Amino acid sequence: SSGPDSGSQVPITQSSSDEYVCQHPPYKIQLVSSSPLVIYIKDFLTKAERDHLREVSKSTFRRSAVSHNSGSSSSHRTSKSTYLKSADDPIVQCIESRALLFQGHDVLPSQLEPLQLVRYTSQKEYYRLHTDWFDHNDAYKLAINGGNRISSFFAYVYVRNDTTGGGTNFPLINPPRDEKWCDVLDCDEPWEKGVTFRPVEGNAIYWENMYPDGSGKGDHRTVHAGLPVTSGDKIGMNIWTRQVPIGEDARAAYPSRYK
Ligand SMILES: O=C(O)CCC(=O)C(=O)O
Ligand SMILES: [Fe+2]
Repeated sequence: SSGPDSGSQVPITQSSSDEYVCQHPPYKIQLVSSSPLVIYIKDFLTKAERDHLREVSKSTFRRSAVSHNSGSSSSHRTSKSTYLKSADDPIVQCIESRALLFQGHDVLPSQLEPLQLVRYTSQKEYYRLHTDWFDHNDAYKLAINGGNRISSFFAYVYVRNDTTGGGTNFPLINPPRDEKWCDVLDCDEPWEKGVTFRPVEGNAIYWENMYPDGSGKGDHRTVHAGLPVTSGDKIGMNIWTRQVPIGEDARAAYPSRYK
């Protein structure tokens, strides 16, 4: 039997204070559009997580590839990007699990692509109008890679405080009209331009890329652009979920920091 001063018990008060525990912040969600489904998420990434993502990614950014032209850069997307390695990184794993939990019970960890950070530091850096889902002409990507991208999160990881521009524009989504939205939307944009989210650190946009009818067709109304950063520095993060698990070969083909 062991009393209070026996050495055989592990005192619970002695766990080391620098041990990391994954805790999801109490983020808040607001519906932007029900069709297509677009949800705004406030405080999706904590300050500590954002600092960590910047720390592990610095000096790993490379000129971004575009999906329909994989491996090469183009004037369509002039930003720089990098993939995050999750294997030995409990903070990256914590963010991945948050993205999975957000989507309910039917999404497997193997459906997530490695998290991608994208960086814009000058007005020559932008990502023109595109959809995150692949066109069916892009049979190669669909076949090797776990199918299409059913959903997207775009989270703002870092927005230097002198940043102007750099919003995320969805021209085919009707903006909500209540001016309470003006803290996160650019309410100066004309209504015909759709919704422009201002880059606000820690917040995220979530949307579904496919029509919900099970046809597996990409929804064109999800077209969007990363607007030029007219001054400052912006780092965002893409979290993309595929239709089915990504095969090991396809996963191994993700560039740079994933390996
Ligand atoms: O930079 C943005 O605001 C959006 C970026 C984007 O849409 C993407 O990387 O797919
Ligand atoms: Fe995108």
